[in-house]
Amino acid sequence: MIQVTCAIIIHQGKILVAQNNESSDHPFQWEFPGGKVKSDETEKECIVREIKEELNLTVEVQGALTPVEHDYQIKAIRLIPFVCSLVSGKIKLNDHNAVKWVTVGELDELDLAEADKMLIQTTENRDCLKKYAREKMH
Ligand SMILES: Nc1nc2c([nH]c(=O)n2[C@H]2C[C@H](O)[C@@H](COP(=O)(O)OP(=O)(O)OP(=O)(O)O)O2)c(=O)[nH]1
Repeated sequence: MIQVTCAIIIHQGKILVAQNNESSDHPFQWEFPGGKVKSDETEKECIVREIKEELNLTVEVQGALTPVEHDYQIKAIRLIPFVCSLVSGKIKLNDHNAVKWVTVGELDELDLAEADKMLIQTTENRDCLKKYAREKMH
């Protein structure tokens, strides 16, 4: 099972989603940016590193949601989500086609990668996300 972290970056009540490029595992689908955990780092170190590498943003971890496991047949992943706030940086697309800021409700209309869909569909994660977007990071 591949351990993959992802960042749910919330800023002014909206969430950043990123569109995969054509040569990725899930071309043109949307995802929460992140990547595979290396053996010499913690999950939190991983997500901060990945967001810097992929988007040139410095983020701070505010909390964690409940991970999901998904078997894509060619690989199985455990997707480990962290809720993050923005610290600094101007977005540079080093890996993705595009990014956009959406509300929690708008996530349902996106063509998200399967694991990400599962992630936002559990009541627990959804309620937690809404709370962050509304109260803590507006
Ligand atoms: N980053 C990320 N990957 C996801 C998400 N959902 C999902 O199914 N995945 C899958 C896509 C990839 O198969 C895998 C993550 O690999 P990756 O290619 O993003 O990781 P990485 O940057 O560390 O990869 P690498 O090129 O260094 O090998 O997990 C998601 O929300 N974020």
